[in-house]
Amino acid sequence: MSPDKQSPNEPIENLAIGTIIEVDGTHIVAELDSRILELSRVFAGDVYPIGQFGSIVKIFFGRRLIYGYVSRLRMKSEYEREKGIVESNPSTARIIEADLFGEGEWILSGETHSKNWLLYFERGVSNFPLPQQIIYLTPKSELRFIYGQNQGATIKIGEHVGSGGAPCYADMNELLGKHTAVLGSTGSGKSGSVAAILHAILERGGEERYANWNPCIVILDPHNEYGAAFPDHKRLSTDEGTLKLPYWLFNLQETIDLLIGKTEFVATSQSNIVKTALLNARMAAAEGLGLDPNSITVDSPIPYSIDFFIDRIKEQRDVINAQSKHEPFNSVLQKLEILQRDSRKRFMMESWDGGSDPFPALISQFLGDGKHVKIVDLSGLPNEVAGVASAVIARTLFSVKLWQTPVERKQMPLLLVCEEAHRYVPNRGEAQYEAAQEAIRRLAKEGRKYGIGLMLISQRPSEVEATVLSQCNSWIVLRITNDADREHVRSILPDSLAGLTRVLSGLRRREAVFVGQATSLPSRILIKDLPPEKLPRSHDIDFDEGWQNNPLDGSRLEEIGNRWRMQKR
Ligand SMILES: Nc1ncnc2c1ncn2[C@@H]1O[C@H](COP(=O)(O)OP(=O)(O)OP(=O)(O)O)[C@@H](O)[C@H]1O
Repeated sequence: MSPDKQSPNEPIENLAIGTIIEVDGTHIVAELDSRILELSRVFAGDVYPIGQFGSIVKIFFGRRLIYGYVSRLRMKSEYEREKGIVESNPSTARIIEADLFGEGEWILSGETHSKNWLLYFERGVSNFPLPQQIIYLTPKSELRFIYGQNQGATIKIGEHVGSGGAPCYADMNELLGKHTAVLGSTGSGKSGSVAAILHAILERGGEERYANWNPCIVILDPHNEYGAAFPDHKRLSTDEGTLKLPYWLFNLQETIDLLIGKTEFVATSQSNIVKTALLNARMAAAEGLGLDPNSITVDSPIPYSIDFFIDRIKEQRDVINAQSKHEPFNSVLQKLEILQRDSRKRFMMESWDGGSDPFPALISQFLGDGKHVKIVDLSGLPNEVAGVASAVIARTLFSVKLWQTPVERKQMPLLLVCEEAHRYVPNRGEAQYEAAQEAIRRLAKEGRKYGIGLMLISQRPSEVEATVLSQCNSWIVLRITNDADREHVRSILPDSLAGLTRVLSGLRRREAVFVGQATSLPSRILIKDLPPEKLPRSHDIDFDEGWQNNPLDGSRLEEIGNRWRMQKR
């Protein structure tokens, strides 16, 4: 803004929309100007909706400006009834309510010939307006100072609703380093929002000053949808044999989850059997690989052969004379045999051949190869192993970070995107997800120290473990129609922001409430509109289009049956 233009400290008549009638702490109530017929105003070529929840209004207080979020627009008669006041005329009067959140002051700064008006904005309110003062819409030129600008490590993820298109920037270090939750009912635009964030991160590499830009992002994708959005990704899938998660990578708890489960009453004695055999197998294999067996624990990722492990179990069994006490050993052996025969689990049960050490290649599949986005397609995994597989992945990534030096950690921060988080970290204990729960819980609690950030996505926030959700420091909450989920979101947000959840059921697709440390202000935003080629694959099947095709013939149905039978896509 140049100094020869009107001083921004002067009120602009065209932006006045109402008069304050009540001030209650930071909450103000104003009567909307009765001449306003259309609930929008055009100013300097931009359209500003009047009374949109989350939009920003201002009040002049001498040279200071006081800003508030619109929290409600309703009929004055309703407000008067609520207050027990006799209704005044005319009955068409409307009330606009707002919560004050910050103050600002325009300062002319710079050298004599190039002076510019700059708005110095601060959060918090120390001056309070009075009844009879006028409230004004806030123009876009001012909002950019309030919402923050594209400075430092920020990425543009959309625009602020009701702001004439003011861009919404997110602080990348806060968003990724201190965990973020993306929540919303099905179809509200969660995966589209995640894709918009990830594209914004990747596109940074196109900027001149980021010529060497190497983001490291791993997506756990239970529905195989993200591949379509990121053509240059590395796909890790069991169907294609590109995901390697061998049994020997599992720690004791994960091995027990796989072999025993939680329901069997003999679980404790079986756990001890597995523990002893596992430690022996790992120590012997370590010796073969030239590693010091005395430094090995039962959890160390040392490859061992299944036959050798089986022999260690038999060894323990055979020193016991009483046949009646062989049952827990036989039970573990039977489970192993079943696992080896199950074609859906074959990808994790391929025995180590005792040759070279496969461990470096396993780490490298997630972190090496130069691809910025690694997508782990979990869609082909049976439910009972999806949990343990994601646990192993999360723990492997965390362990690598844990064992990096501080310099290495700074050199390669990592983002783990966890879709359908309610499956991996459910609020209630589910045996098959216990290991995943433990791994993601640890990542949520300690990940930031080691340079590993979490992005948790869920359509059922009330079913995600509350302690994990509350470890997130930023939340992007899209439309939520379910009462229990909305209530849950309200309970995890700071008290001062709980009011924002009131709008959640009415948000449009892509519209979200963005709160937390990654945003300069809690705001209502519209996530960037992505072209189809940048969107995750939609699962919306078009019935109208589909039923215009010829039906699948018998041989195609037979083929489908075969795929099912052979467990091969
Ligand atoms: N940022 C976006 N840009 C353009 N279109 C979008 C965007 N986000 C969502 N959409 C549209 O909305 C549809 C549903 O969005 P999306 O699949 O992201 O919802 P979701 O909340 O992840 O649903 P679900 O929980 O069922 O996976 C998408 O198929 C796409 O057409």
